Amino acid sequence: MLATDTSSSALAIQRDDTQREGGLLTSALRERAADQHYLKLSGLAKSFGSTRVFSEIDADIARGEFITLLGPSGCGKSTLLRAIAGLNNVDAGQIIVNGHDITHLPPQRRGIGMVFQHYALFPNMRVVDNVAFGLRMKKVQPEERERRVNEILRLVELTDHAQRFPHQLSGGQRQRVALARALVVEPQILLLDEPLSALDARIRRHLRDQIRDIQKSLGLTTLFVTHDQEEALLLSDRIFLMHQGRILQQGNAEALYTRPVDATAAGFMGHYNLIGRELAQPLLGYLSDGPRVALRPEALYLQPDSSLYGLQDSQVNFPTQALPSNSGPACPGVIRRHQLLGNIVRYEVDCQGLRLNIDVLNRSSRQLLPTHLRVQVYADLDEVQALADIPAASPTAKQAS
Ligand SMILES: Nc1ncnc2c1ncn2[C@@H]1O[C@H](COP(=O)(O)OP(=O)(O)OP(=O)(O)O)[C@@H](O)[C@H]1O
Repeated sequence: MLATDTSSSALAIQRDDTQREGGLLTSALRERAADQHYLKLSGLAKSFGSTRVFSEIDADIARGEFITLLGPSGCGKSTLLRAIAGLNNVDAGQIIVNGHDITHLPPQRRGIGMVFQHYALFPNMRVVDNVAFGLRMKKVQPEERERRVNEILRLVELTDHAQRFPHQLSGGQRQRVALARALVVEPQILLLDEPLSALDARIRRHLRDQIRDIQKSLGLTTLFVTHDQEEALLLSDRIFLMHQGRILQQGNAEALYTRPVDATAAGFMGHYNLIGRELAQPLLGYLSDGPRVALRPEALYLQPDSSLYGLQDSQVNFPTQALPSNSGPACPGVIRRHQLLGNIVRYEVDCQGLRLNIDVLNRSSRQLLPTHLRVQVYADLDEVQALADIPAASPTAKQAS
């Protein structure tokens, strides 16, 4: 009896433990699932009068994710960001943060920090007071306020400038004050509307890296607006490519760059060569399945046409690229011009009626191929993508895995 009692109580304890573990497990799983849908946008739409700015915006953003809204000027990026912040209302749809519907809350009750393209600092306040402003509004006690302001100024590396006025700061420093001001109130979500566009290239790169480091260290869910592809590719966990008020494609940098969903996405990302089916034949050696094919500039190869100059001018020593193992037939062409893009030289080549962009590593200025040079062009057949001609504004966003 005793033995039975002992074993049954042991069983009871065991079952209790299992239930507790099961409970912990389900709550952990539930938390993880909630983290995956931390910010949920569903069916958002907005018009100004008869101008539709965006519609059918659906997205799930995980806690701590860095999302970039990328797209051409006027596609609705800023208005969407402002709608999430509560600075614009929406005509339809819902904005859910961590399970709470914030669609109709006023901006100050959304727990969202925002940094704009123009710093919007108070000109008559020192840095320290600009940063402390939000905490004052929230009636945070002076000691706590001082501690948090100092901590955040250290994070944006502005401790030494705390007593300066905005006009005594550079553009990059002012933007860091704006960032500190948004961060000090510990927002649930950070929105950045082209915060780097007023800065010169060097400061821009530095602040870009700093923003990403801070965002990662705080695990802060962030939406960043830009129309700069390179910035989007470098910074983001995922990119939402917007076009005419819709999300045309969502995915990570690699997916957006190498697997555009249609000709519009390919035209915006990666400087693709978009070639009609018939015109592609001389380059590929076959007629493609889709009405168009897309080839990235680095998937095309250039070789000077040695039969034309080799024997006549022994001084000429043009470099040749190693061809890919699966290359198409040689297609004769003529170099029209080139652009120097840092490590890359982008040649524009006229190739039997096709205008092609071809990227070649910029090893040395001595290796530049001159304008009017006749060349042979090859395509890496493994990199050819057949594109369906989808209407420019497709009705739903396509997920690229
Ligand atoms: N308050 C407003 N009233 C009327 N139309 C507006 C208003 N705000 C924006 N728009 C229009 O909405 C469209 C989208 O503007 P939005 O600023 O969101 O685009 P964007 O993608 O951020 O562009 P950019 O990169 O140039 O800042 C534009 O056609 C713009 O003219």
